[in-house]
Amino acid sequence: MASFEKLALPTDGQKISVENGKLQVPNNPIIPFIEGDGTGPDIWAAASRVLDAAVEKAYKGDKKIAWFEVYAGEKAFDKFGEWLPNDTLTALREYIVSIKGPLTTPVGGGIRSLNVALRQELDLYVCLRPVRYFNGVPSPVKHPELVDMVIFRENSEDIYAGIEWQEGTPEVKKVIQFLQNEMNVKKIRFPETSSIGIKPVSKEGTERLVRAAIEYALKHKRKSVTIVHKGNIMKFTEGMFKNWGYELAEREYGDRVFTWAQYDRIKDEKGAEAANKAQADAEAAGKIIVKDSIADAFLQQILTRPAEYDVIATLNLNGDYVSDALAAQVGGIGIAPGANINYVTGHAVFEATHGTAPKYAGQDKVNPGSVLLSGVMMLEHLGWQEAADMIIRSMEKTINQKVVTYDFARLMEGAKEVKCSEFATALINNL
Ligand SMILES: NC(=O)C1=CN([C@@H]2O[C@H](COP(=O)(O)OP(=O)(O)OC[C@H]3O[C@@H](n4cnc5c(N)ncnc54)[C@H](OP(=O)(O)O)[C@@H]3O)[C@@H](O)[C@H]2O)C=CC1
Ligand SMILES: O=C(O)CCC(=O)C(=O)O
Ligand SMILES: [Mg+2]
Repeated sequence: MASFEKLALPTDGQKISVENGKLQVPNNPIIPFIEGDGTGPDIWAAASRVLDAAVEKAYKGDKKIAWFEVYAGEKAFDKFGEWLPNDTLTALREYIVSIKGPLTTPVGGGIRSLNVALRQELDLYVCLRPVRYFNGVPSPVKHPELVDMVIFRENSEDIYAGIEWQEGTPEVKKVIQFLQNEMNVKKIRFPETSSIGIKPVSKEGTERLVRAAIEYALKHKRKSVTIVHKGNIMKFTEGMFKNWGYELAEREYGDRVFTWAQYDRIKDEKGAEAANKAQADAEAAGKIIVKDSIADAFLQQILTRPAEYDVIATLNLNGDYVSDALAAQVGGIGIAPGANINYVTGHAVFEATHGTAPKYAGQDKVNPGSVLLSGVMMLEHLGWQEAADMIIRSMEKTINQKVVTYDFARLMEGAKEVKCSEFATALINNL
């Protein structure tokens, strides 16, 4: 059992463990939380009240979360002079399942992302972001109800690895000289004033992400997995992500899937009609169709033909863009949940899709829906489905009563705009 120098462990909870690959959840699990920066304290205070009330109501006191505050970001720096204390990482490792608010990352200099650091430290290789529509939520598109996608964003590689050198430094000069002299690179347009970034994408990293997406699709009886990439331009990183994804699908999932790589082979051998028939037969047999889409085309097709997409497997940067874009289609990132997961170790850090929304910090104003729905994903992960369902139903009911925070109120006719904390109270009353 780890000991913590600076953290106060709750006195009444028990540890979640993993046995034979399965999560063992006591009735009063200790769950670490990071409140977050900016609007983090507002949304966390609201969301945790709703989570506690739903658990209490669903299990009549038999189950209860023992919250364990751990620190990262500005609160950690103010308290301990460190942005991401070791105690925090130890707690997240030891207690397996945790939840966090958003943390600030400065642009262009200063500390690197603590959010990304947490994912890397715990090797949380999947960023899982389901995007669905809640009836009554205002949306900028005509048919938001056609959006029902689950994004599997690769969370450990790509340019998020943070391997980059700044213009003008001796390091970047060395890298550029190496590229020019040893690798015969002639295409750096302005070598004297370039910064350089490196984008690692591996076979292992791709395979574990695509495997998780296909497993999810099979378990939840989804129709397709779309590999989203920019492989026409980045041939050996994003292009290989696509190729490795198809190979993994065919090798490990055999006749439970039908891939567009198979489609192309049948087409080359027997023509388009035979390939179309093979795909139609696979669909009729309930096989998962594994297909791919180039990222720019994908971003327009999620607007024009969202019903054609289901589970999405993509790289880190594409996944970041796609998750905010899709969230906007169903009403904004105020209600877009997420989780960072390692399916092998069982570690999971639940986390809203949005950031710290600093201009609203401390105003008790923003929508707590995103971190709350991340908490709902956490309850489902714990197997506490009844409490999770209760919150979803309450969310639907409250939105239908048009009791909403500013982000929805500004787009809704006849809405009653409430504060972040008041929205939580309305949700609790509707449980
Ligand atoms: N995982 C994490 O912790 C993340 C952290 N960040 C960090 O957050 C900081 C701010 O990033 P920024 O680019 O401004 O993006 P944000 O997601 O913080 O905010 C952008 C806009 O999204 C809307 N929004 C965000 N949260 C909510 C909410 N809870 N309810 C309603 N609307 C919301 C607001 O829109 P409007 O102005 O229209 O009201 C807001 O101005 C940066 O330091 C960034 O690095 C960013 C993303 C993820
Ligand atoms: O870490 C950050 O500051 C931003 C991360 C982000 O945008 C995301 O994970 O969606
Ligand atoms: Mg983002």
